[in-house]
Amino acid sequence: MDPLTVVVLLILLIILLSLLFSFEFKRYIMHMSPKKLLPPGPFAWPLIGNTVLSVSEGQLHVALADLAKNYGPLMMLKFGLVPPLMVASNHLAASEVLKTQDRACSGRNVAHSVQVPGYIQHSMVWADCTEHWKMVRRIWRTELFSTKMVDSQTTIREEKVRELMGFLRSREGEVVHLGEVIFGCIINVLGSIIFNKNVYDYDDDNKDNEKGMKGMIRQLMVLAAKPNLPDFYPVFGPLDLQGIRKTTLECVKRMNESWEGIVKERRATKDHSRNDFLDVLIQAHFTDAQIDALLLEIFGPGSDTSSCTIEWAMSELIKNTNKLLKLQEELNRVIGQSREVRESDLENLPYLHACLKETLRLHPPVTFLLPHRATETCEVMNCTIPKDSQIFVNTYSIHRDPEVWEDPLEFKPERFLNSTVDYQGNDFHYIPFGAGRRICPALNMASRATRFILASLVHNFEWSLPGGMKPKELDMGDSFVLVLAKTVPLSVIPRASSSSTN
Ligand code: HEM
Repeated sequence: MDPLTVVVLLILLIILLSLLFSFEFKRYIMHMSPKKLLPPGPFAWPLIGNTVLSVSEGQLHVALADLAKNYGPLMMLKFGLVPPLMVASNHLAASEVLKTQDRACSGRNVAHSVQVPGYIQHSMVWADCTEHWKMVRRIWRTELFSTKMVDSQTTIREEKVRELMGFLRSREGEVVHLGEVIFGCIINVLGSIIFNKNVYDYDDDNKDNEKGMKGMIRQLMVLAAKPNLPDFYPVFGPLDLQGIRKTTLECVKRMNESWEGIVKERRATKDHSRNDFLDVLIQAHFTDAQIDALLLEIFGPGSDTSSCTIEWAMSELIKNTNKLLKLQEELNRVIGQSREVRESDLENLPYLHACLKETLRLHPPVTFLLPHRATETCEVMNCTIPKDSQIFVNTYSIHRDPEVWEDPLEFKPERFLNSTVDYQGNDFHYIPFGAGRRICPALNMASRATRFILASLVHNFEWSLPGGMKPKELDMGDSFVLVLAKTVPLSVIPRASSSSTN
């Protein structure tokens, strides 16, 4: 045989082998046997899979929702050489993943960037549902966010919201980036619950740079959202070619250093009279590494989710002036003009609650939930989910499903008045906090804090847009960068309203 024929034959052999081992081939084989049907999905090329799909920056939620229109409520995609990604896009598929197969589908897919030594073995967010995960969830449930604990934190939230209102009054008539200062307020609430300290100073010129707590949390979020080669081709893991893991490691270290002194001092003085969360952890003999991981996982998932929800709610209300007037009317009726909102008012403000629910329906911040993983092969919607598949539950499609929601794209808080639909994880067409065993452990606190801040913003101020922009001109575009955020952050001008005291 001449050398050219050998080369051609070799190339043909390589192509044949890579096809044989490609997922398409496995999918084809599995389709032969009705018991082992894999979910449908776009054609996946050998080695690269569906990496060629065109997705505009920040628009993965829209691209997956569009694909689901062609391939159905449970579809399969393949990226690189890792197990496939399953996407559940309607309430039936969500109910099977999060209820029927909750146990098998509750593992976590751990991105390469978060596999930081010293952190990952103590993580709760990235752990499968192991004994360690159960122990930490129990601590969250009993010591942080039980109804009793959330009640006992009321004075903290009221004080931190007063500080935010004070800052906004000092900026009356000026342009404010609302999401940023709400973020500051939320991390101050968390800092006070954890170690009795503010971590954000509204007047500090360096508050937004990467040395401040807010800057560090943001940096971690941005790093976690970056597409990282080893997440598609694990063989490149040790090289860390994009440096994402190295930068994450540095950032985690800086975060730990920011509270290191506080932890050391508490351990040294043995004064646990403050009775905050740090005292509880020290008295329960948590090591420094365990405390670091826990605190990281309170500040990380707790800040952007809540601040971005309030930013969206304010944007929707400013855009839909009649809804804003209705909410102001409810607040004036229940609270009156002469005092501030109190947390105890929340139960008497059904329209406020409806506004929050409608915001979370249209703009669910944790759009795909945190990435689940099948810990064993299981069946969903009569299809096989192979062990180790990654699973996204696309709440963006589910919350906008025209088969379930009337006028799904409209902001209509009224749909939640006189309705039993709630976010506690029982209504699978409405799951902004997830459902099943991995449901958000801070749901009750987050629901209270977001409603309370929103009520205070609306009751204390009249809001206008800069440069004479009209409400209907407000940009409502969204981008998925770990949370579903506004593409153009909300800039507004506050003016103390007649109901605002001092
Ligand atoms: C509006 C605010 C919030 C929303 C919409 C939200 C939503 C969610 C969702 C959808 C999940 C993923 C569930 C799953 O993977 O199945 C989650 C998990 C989690 N959330 Fe929240 N969350 C919010 C606020 C918070 C806050 C304030 C904290 C902490 C202070 C927090 C801490 C966590 C943690 C630690 C997890 C991981 C739980 C686990 O893996 O077992 N969240 N959240």
